Amino acid sequence: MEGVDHLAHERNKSEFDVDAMKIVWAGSPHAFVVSDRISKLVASDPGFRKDNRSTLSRKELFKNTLRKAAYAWKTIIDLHLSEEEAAKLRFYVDEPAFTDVHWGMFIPAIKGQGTEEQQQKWLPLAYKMQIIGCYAQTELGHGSNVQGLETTATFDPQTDEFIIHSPTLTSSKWWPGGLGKVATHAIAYALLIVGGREQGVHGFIVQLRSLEDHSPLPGMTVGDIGMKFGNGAYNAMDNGVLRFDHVRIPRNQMLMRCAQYTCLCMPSDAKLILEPCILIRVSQVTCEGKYKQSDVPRQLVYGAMLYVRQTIVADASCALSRAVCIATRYSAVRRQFGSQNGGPETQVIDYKTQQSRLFPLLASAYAFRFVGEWLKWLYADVTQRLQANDFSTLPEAHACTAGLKSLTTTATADGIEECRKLCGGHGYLCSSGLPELFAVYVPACTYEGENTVLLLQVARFLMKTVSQLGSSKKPVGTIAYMTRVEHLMQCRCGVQRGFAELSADLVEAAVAHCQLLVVSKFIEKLQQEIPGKGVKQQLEVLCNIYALFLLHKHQGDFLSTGCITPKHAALANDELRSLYSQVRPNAIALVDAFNYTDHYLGSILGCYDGNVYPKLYEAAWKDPLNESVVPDGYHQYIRPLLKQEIRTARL
Ligand SMILES: CCCCCCCCC/C=C/C(=O)SCCNC(=O)CCNC(=O)[C@H](O)C(C)(C)COP(=O)(O)OP(=O)(O)OC[C@H]1O[C@@H](n2cnc3c(N)ncnc32)[C@H](O)[C@@H]1OP(=O)(O)O
Ligand SMILES: Cc1cc2nc3c(=O)[nH]c(=O)nc-3n(C[C@H](O)[C@H](O)[C@H](O)COP(=O)(O)OP(=O)(O)OC[C@H]3O[C@@H](n4cnc5c(N)ncnc54)[C@H](O)[C@@H]3O)c2cc1C
Repeated sequence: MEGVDHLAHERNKSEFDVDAMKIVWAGSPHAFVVSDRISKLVASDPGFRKDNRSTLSRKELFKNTLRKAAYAWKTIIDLHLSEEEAAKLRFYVDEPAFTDVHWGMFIPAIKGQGTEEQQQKWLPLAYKMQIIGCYAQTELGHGSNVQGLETTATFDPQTDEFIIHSPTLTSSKWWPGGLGKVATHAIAYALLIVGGREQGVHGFIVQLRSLEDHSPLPGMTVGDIGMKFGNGAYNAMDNGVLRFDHVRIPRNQMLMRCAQYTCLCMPSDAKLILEPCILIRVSQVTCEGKYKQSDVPRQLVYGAMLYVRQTIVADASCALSRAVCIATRYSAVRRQFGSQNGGPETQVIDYKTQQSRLFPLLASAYAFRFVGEWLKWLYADVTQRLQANDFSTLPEAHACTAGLKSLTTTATADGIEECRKLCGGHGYLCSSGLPELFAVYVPACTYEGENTVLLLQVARFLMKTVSQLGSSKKPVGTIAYMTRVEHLMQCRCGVQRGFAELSADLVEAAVAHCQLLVVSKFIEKLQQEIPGKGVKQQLEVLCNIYALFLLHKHQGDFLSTGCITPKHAALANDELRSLYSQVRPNAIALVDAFNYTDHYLGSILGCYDGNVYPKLYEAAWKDPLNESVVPDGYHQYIRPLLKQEIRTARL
């Protein structure tokens, strides 16, 4: 019945203060208040409904996304929402759209790569959405290999311009979100050519479409790349294709934070002011087209990817927690087998197999939340150091963002699929919310750095650390533990053999390094003051589940390296079962702590009141296929079949 909480009996079992846990999950009392208010605002506004998405054609889905983006922007303006509130509103609207890339990549790239002048010129336009940006790096022929990008940006000293060109089919920009139909501007990454010499890949601000009538500017061939995986909402995103035909842009539209191109013969206003605080020595291009590499690590050009990767880790905890919330609530509602003397059947959440599949994912959602909080701090710290020309922690920041992005997105994509399976047949219904969540989420394993490619970066960082062990340079920070692998230096066999030959093993070592990071940051979180009755105890249980589940899953490695004995492995397994029993009475409260509205969850199986079956049944009749009792096509195809008239039917 409506209004009845079918999960009340579960909520009454809770042994901790759920409201206090909601604040832990949100990050602070302030963050909780903002999230709670904005999520309810979105949920209560029919303009943000999303339950009809699966019935829309791609063009309807896309146009509806434009409507929602415009409606969200109007809401932000009308309600005078802060930047924090606006970001929360876009999050709870939960619609993959060009705004993700505009706010999530285009603006951060200008903030991270643009000079003071360039920021002053472009950011106000972007913040007011008077321009809409995309991040055009990937090409048809290259995505992972950024240095292999073929788009060219040739400096013309006669006109003080760059000529942006797509010299080959494979140099076509391909995939950038928002590019296909919406973006007016792009940050296009291209191979800089000065005086006939290639100077590496740099970012350039390029206007794509008229701000008057939205038509592509001369020299631009631009469109959408077509339907993507599943019928999911990611098809609302216009990932695009773009070819440049000798497009000219002013020299001051090259993102210059990492380099300065000063034409000594040019008037002083042609001189692009460097971010003075960031430079040791600037790169210069004279009128004769001479370029000198700056002291600033060229990888600062990749800064936007560092930023987005750390946001993707936080996003993984959100996506996984959504799936776990759905699967946990449904596992408490669903009963199957086990009826004693005509009594109720057993809740599937009481089966040890269900617990052993579900509770490690619940623990992972919390683990990723906390490592994401730490990674946000690490990114802010490295950004501050860069301002002071301190590049010392940049390699570690790159390894951590790359590795944790890879680890958490792989675990989350696999976890969402596992949650679908944990819900049995009903998990395969769109109304469960899980198929779409999976379809929208899985590209996270590929975009912003293909996960294996990123793990290879971590492996390279680890091997470089090992190679320095014999030197005076002691490992610090997240690799301090590696002093304990000094023996690798003695045998040297592990270091000398080819990186490529051992890359599959090194990727596993990179995963292990990142898992250690997640566990250690969870433990550090528990060392903080955590208010609320029973809250810290619950988090300790989840931390132990996360760590012991990994030990159990990889016990072969631990046993073969002598890190643990078979007895340790058995004890870990026994302890896991005991920990699952401790979570069981608190499971519903632990997912209630995510504080997701039914609107945001978008799932009948995960609805707060657990009133699943009446809602499933009601939803079925809303499907367009049920608009007529006798389906379209009966008379043309089915009736001839049934009446054995098929030979004469006009098919
Ligand atoms: C939720 C919100 C969603 C927000 C919205 C998100 C929606 C999704 C939008 C998706 C957007 C995209 O996909 S945008 C496109 C994303 N594309 C990518 O991520 C491309 C991935 N590829 C790369 O990053 C690079 O090609 C990489 C694999 C690192 C190789 O680069 P290079 O060849 O230039 O460098 P290498 O030779 O490997 O390494 C040279 C040295 O540079 C260092 N290095 C490499 N990258 C570095 C970096 N980023 N920062 C610092 N240092 C770096 C290495 O550690 C080496 O150090 P030493 O060892 O000391 O020499
Ligand atoms: C939904 C979605 C949105 C996107 N949005 C954007 C965007 O807004 N802007 C943008 O610029 N790009 C975007 N991209 C593109 C994305 O960044 C690239 O697809 C991604 O970086 C992977 O590159 P790739 O496609 O070249 O993969 P590849 O590198 O071709 O990967 C193919 C296989 O090769 C393997 N491989 C590659 N190199 C190595 C190596 N050195 N050693 C071992 N194995 C290797 C990989 O592990 C993988 O298994 C988006 C992609 C998707 C799917």
